[in-house]
Amino acid sequence: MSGIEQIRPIVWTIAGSDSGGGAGIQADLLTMHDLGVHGCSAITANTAQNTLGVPAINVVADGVLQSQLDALSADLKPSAIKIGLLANVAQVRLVANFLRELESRGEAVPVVYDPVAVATSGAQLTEDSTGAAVMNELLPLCDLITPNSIELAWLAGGVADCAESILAAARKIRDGYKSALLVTGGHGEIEPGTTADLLCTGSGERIREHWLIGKKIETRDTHGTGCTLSSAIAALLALGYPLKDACVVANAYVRRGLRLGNTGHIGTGAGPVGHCGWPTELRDYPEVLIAGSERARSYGIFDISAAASFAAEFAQPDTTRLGLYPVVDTVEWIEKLAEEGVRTLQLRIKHARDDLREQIERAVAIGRRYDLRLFINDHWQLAIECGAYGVHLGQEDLHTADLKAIQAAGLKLGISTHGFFELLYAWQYRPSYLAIGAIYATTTKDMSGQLQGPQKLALMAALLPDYPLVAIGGINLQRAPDVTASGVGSIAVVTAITDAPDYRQAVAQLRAVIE
Ligand SMILES: Cc1ncc(COP(=O)(O)OP(=O)(O)O)c(N)n1
Ligand SMILES: Cc1nc(C(=O)O)sc1CCOP(=O)(O)O
Ligand SMILES: [Mg+2]
Repeated sequence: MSGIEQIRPIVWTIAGSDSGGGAGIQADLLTMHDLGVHGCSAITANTAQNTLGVPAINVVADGVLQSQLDALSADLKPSAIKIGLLANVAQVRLVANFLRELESRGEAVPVVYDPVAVATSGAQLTEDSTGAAVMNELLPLCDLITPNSIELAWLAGGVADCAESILAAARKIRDGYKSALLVTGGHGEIEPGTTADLLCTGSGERIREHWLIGKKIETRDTHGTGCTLSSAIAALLALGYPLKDACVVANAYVRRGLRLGNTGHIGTGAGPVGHCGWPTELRDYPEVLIAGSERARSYGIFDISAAASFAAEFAQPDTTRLGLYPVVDTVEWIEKLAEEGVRTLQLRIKHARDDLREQIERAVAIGRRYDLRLFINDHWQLAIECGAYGVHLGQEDLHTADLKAIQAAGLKLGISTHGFFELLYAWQYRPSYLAIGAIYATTTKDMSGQLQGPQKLALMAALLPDYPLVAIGGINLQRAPDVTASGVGSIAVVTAITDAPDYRQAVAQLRAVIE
């Protein structure tokens, strides 16, 4: 399975050329091609470079840079822009002006800026004075910046050499600018044998900080990792991936390139990172650190109240293929569907009445009678008290529910996810199943902005081939074959059953496709 789409969106890279073919424009175009977008380039400097170092940075004249941007904008409208090396203040201003013009014409697109100040080889690539211009003129126009810890310190001032100082420097930048940050950690180890990138979104009270952790990959061939990461993110944004999803998939793309690149024969120094196609294996994806986990202590985000209710490794269901999984809002539906032979069911009561406990008790009793895998949505305390088979929780619920209590009571736990980031986040809890949605538009609930489609579903399902996975959202009999082809062992539906003219027939037909 590849991540390549049918139509190739256009992505620009405004960056330096690396004569050695390992970083800069060359790495960007390889990455963009690999991920299924068409890359265009505007060159800021012709660096004389090989795997050993950077003997010269031949900055192009302002007019040369401007003419490339003008030619592109006349014909090749971008869906996203990646900015890399800007060699001096004039270039920063020129690019900032250009982005402002795009904005004023209503043509703004996501902008990812990799502040290339220092090459992996240690070479200084940009004039010192550009830092202030970047902060004042460019950052306000960027959606994401991807500094390494050295570049972070260069932008924020001070040092950024441990978890706490990286967090502090990132917060300083976040407080002043709308741009999100992905601080890459390939240069240092907070925990021995690991690398950790810090992803910061939101600001002030609503700042969200996530460490993305991976096992360190022992290789000398790391040249171009920063360029590859930022251009992969731009490519994924152009393909419609939300920012956090783009960041974790791009992280995996780079890690796959480091693992499989095998470029040691290229040059005598640090060879280029590989460009090895869509990351299909979970081992290349980062672990998303949970603030309630013990490990979070080393990374400066440990939250004692989250730790009080955090738990991982929930009881597994008797099968990884949960089959047809109707989600219904009354006990009567539970009974009718159990009579039709459905084994996995969810009671999802959104408008609780005074008799909520009684309803859950009745549903649990029916569950016992028919040997159902009956999940209770949201109401985890009552589910525990009534001895339900399991609980289904959304991502937000993970911060409020007492997961320790759910686990101690032996209940199964299903967790909702919407995209790659949430899938990796929920995976840290090792729940009984992971639900992926919304696959298609649905009238049951507002899922706009969170639609996955069957192709992305298949890419996510491929990461966890032997795990209980459930697809949900807008699935009906016509769509069910495309959904099952993704490899998930279960399909959850509401209206395909509750609004069907003949629910018995709907159950039989859906089961025939799914089970
Ligand atoms: C199987 C399954 N998947 C996803 C959901 C959605 O759960 P959640 O995100 O908690 O949203 P609400 O259902 O509470 O609106 C689900 N219920 N079941
Ligand atoms: C309850 C729910 N959760 C979703 C998610 O993506 O988390 S989609 C959804 C609605 C599913 O209803 P229908 O089968 O009628 O489309
Ligand atoms: Mg819920």
